[in-house]
Amino acid sequence: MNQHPTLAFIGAGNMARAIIGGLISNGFPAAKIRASSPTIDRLADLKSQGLFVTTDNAEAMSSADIVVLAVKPQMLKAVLQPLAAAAARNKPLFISVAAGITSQSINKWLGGDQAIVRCMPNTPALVKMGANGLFANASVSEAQRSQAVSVLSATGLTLWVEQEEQLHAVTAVSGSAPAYYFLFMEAMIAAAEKQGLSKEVATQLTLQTARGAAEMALQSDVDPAELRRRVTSPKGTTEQAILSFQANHLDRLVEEAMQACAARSVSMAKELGDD
Ligand SMILES: NC(=O)C1=CN([C@@H]2O[C@H](COP(=O)(O)OP(=O)(O)OC[C@H]3O[C@@H](n4cnc5c(N)ncnc54)[C@H](OP(=O)(O)O)[C@@H]3O)[C@@H](O)[C@H]2O)C=CC1
Ligand SMILES: O=C(O)[C@@H]1CCC=N1
Repeated sequence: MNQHPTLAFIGAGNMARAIIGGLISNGFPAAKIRASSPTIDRLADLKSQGLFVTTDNAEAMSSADIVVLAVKPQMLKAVLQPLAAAAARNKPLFISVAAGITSQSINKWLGGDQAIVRCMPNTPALVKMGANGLFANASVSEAQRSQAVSVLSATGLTLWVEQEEQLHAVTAVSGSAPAYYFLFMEAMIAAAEKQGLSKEVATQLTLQTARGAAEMALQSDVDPAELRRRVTSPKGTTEQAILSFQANHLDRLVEEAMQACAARSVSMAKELGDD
């Protein structure tokens, strides 16, 4: 990025902080980032990193090039409606990371005719290992699409989807998915402790193995199934673990979990949206 746009984060919680952290560690100037949320004390650490912070959402977004909407989906309508006049004046690019809520609802709450990119990010953005799925509404220009990619790719992989509905699946496979891996790590650490390892050794080996498997799969020219077969010696140890997972229908468990996740994204859009 040669010329950095001015970014305003409306909402400065877990997801906003992960994106902000990724951007700053990638060289994005803190002075070009603003953040707003209702409690000034909770913004002190961002201020000490050089961000402009405020409790006034309209002040945060005034003359910003990009406004990142990072409040809970339940809050979005109440947060956006008072910003409609400023949106009509400034015409920034809005990037919403809110799960479920459609660009149509967001556009309506902002008074209409707004350029909106919906992004489903995930918290590994903090360590520049995020995975972002993006969808742009019809008002987003080519230059704004490039601007969105340029900002978000500083936090990790950034891919467009053709249809907005596909963001439900993106939420299931990447937005929510760090939690699945953390849950799996928790279970592995607990099981290794039961087998006699200390918590520290169990944790270090679990995390390094997760990192190694992901890095190897990323660098490999064969798919994860083949990499699994290469670990699994006939009549060896791995085979017993894999047979146990299969007997307990791991694939069905994963499919059901991801369906439940995507279904919640659909139902949140209906409950909280204005389509
Ligand atoms: N967490 C994740 O892994 C992911 C989250 N998302 C999406 O990101 C969004 C934020 O989630 P997350 O960061 O987890 O939630 P958090 O609760 O951590 O953050 C929400 C932020 O919004 C602030 N806020 C509350 N009310 C207002 C208001 N009226 N005006 C401005 N800011 C306000 C909160 O301030 P305060 O704390 O002071 O109340 C807080 O800083 C959600 O829409 C979620 O769907 C998307 C992908 C992944
Ligand atoms: O759990 C949630 O609703 C948010 C959206 C994706 C990840 N966290």
